[in-house]
Amino acid sequence: MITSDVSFVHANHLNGYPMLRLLQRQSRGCVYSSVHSFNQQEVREKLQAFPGGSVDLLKQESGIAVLTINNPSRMNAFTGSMMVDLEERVSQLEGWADGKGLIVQGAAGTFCSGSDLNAVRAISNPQDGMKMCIFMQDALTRLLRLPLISVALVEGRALGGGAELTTACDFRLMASGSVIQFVHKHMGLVPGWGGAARLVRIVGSQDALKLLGGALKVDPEVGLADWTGRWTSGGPPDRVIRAVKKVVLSGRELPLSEALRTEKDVFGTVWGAPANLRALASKSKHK
Ligand SMILES: CCC(=O)SCCNC(=O)CCNC(=O)[C@H](O)C(C)(C)COP(=O)(O)OP(=O)(O)OC[C@H]1O[C@@H](n2cnc3c(N)ncnc32)[C@H](O)[C@@H]1OP(=O)(O)O
Repeated sequence: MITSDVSFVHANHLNGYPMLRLLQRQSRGCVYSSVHSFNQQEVREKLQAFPGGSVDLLKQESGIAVLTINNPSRMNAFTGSMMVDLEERVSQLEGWADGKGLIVQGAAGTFCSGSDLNAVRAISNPQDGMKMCIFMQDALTRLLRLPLISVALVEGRALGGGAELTTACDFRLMASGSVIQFVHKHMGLVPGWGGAARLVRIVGSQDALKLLGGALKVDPEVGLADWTGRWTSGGPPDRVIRAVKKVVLSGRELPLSEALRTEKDVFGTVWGAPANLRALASKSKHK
């Protein structure tokens, strides 16, 4: 049995609107580029000192890409080089004009057991920890802002940073027997990859407090994981899918007045466009 939740948009022809330009600026490039003393290239080099595993990207002709966290001998824990891989794969997806969906999964039947504890031990000083944290926040924020509907396909365990990774997707689909657990408390930590901020937005502050404060296993029946919609069925045009993501993103991240303007601008790009005209001509019923 699989339970889940999901959401998505974008279009090249959306350029020219101030709010859209803001969202586009937000969705590309380093989120923390203006933070004093954060040098992404320097952090990348430091992270590469902890090699092993990979993050693999398969872009399919269907417009659905599959991102695989691949380090089975450590339950798909994130080594330093995998963090760098992740950021590079996100960059590739940002530049993928034909995409509409993304599946994030782990290799070999489990999702991800968080940071590689060997690397964590080696960089346990606050300065390096902070740099790693900023690097991963940036990569995961950009993952969430991709103009694609993304789904974390959770089999096995999603622990610590692995649980945080699931919150950087629009939906979480949990296979029977799978576990999402923010085990940070047990490690004397709080989430640092943006997982707490995203969790609050997904399940609300009370449930987020329960999940983080109690390191509870996520109940697939409650909030974080819910049933996937029919977003892949019916072959919606890429442009429409990407437009849906755009209005959801602006609704979530912009003040209401700006979100309303963005919604109007995006609406203007799909109204009377080929998919809209085809639908009008087909006289379809929405039963
Ligand atoms: C951002 C903050 C964070 O993410 S902090 C990290 C949070 N994650 C953890 O603490 C996970 C720690 N690992 C575990 O609890 C267990 O290994 C889990 C994942 C439950 C699997 O248990 P079990 O099925 O018994 O397998 P096992 O323990 O023998 O593990 C297999 C091999 O994988 C390794 N492994 C697992 N997780 C990590 C990790 N996060 N970092 C580095 N290595 C990890 C284990 O050490 C084990 O390796 P080995 O076979 O002993 O060489």
